[in-house]
Amino acid sequence: RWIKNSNSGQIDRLHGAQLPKGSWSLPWIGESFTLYSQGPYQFYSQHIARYGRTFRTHLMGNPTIVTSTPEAAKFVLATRQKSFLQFLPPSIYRLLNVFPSSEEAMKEKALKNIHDSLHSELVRTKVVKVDRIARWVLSSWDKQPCVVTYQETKKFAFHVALEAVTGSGPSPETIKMMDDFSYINKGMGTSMQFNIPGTSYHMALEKRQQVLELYSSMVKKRRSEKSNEKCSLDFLMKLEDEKGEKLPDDILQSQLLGLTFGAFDTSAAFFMWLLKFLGENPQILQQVKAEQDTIRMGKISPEDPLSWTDIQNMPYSSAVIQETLRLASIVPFLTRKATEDVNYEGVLIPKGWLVQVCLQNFHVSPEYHKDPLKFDPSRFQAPVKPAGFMPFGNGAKMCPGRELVKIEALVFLHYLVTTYSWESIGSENIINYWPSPTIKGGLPIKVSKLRECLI
Ligand code: HEM
Repeated sequence: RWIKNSNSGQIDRLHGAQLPKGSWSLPWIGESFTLYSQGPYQFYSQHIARYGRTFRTHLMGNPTIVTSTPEAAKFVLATRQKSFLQFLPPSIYRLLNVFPSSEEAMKEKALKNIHDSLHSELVRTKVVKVDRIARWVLSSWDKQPCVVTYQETKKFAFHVALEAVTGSGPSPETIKMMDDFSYINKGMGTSMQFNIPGTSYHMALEKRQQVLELYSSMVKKRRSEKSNEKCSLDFLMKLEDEKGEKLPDDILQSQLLGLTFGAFDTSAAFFMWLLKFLGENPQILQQVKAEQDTIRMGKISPEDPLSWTDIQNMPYSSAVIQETLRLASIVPFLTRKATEDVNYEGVLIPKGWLVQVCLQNFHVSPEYHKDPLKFDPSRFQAPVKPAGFMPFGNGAKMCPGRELVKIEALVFLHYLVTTYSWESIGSENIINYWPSPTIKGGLPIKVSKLRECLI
């Protein structure tokens, strides 16, 4: 196949690059439904076994190259990131409505401000707030005959996200907002994304409107108050275009929605897996508890909150968190669209095609991790960090919330293991993959209280 080499401007065979092996399946639909119904791990593993680590298929109405090595991931997400644009299916784009396509320059600026607002220096100042939210959520657990873990981790993740994004603390309105958000997540996770009354997708679009109204009142409130603590909204409100115009309110609100969405379901799923893996590995749980008990016993008063210094003194718990991120692979794959023909080590990625980078498949591959399905935090204690570990992506779009989410996980873990012991009740082994991988039934547990003092 002769194609134009966009770099040299000459006609050549893009250095002999060729399309990889693969299958197209049905026209237009391609293999989207198979991916959806099987879940990414099974779908990609089967294809990799058949065609190798790079193959072609047809997903979301687009011809697609799928690749699943850390080297290819770095190439697509970082080294050649300018040749690949982030891709969201139109139905998801409509729900998040991240930015009108006419406002490309403003979009870049807004994204930069969002990254700045979650910078590690700033995020470290939020430990006390995260601490308060963790205690608030966990304090009701012993009063519940059955704690549905995923429901509770959603409450925690949502309220930390909202605090970081808008500076708003928990209230009856934020609980309602969280419920509305759950419908948006559900609409995002359905395979039938058509705006037909009665469908989850239609409901999600309706709830989106209600959520935007709540953001509108949060924006008004934030404008009227003078706070020394900075949240993402403050950074977005500062933004001006070249004519000195501020971001219009409707765009501002949808930015807040997109940001909260990115933070909410991913983190809630992650904390649920943390509990699952610890529950299944009592010896590892004991080591975490010993580390966290030492920190609690070092406090002058048993009610004292955690500090940034405490967070830095949790090396074993941090390794547990890394291992959870590896094994759970909360974001199993990332999708991009090629803006030009690209040759990646002899594989042709034609302009306009999608590229899907499967992070999960190298996270759990024996080629990159010894005994990959074993939950073993010690691999993150070794001086040489494991290769093939990118839970937050790579390159310029690497998750800006990664520092915050690690702090959240450590604070949550601290109060969990120092306050309760727990046993799983009737946990299922079926995984719901969309929008984030979680256990069907939400991992119900029964807790026993070890000590007072959550609030
Ligand atoms: C366990 C929890 C989380 C995981 C696994 C996760 C994972 C990711 C990944 C893989 C990306 C890269 C997307 C891409 O390259 O296309 C990303 C982007 C992003 N994440 Fe997270 N994330 C988590 C939590 C959070 C939190 C707590 C926040 C905010 C408070 C956040 C905000 C964002 C934003 C704004 C982006 C887009 C960055 C950009 O486009 O430049 N995430 N996340």
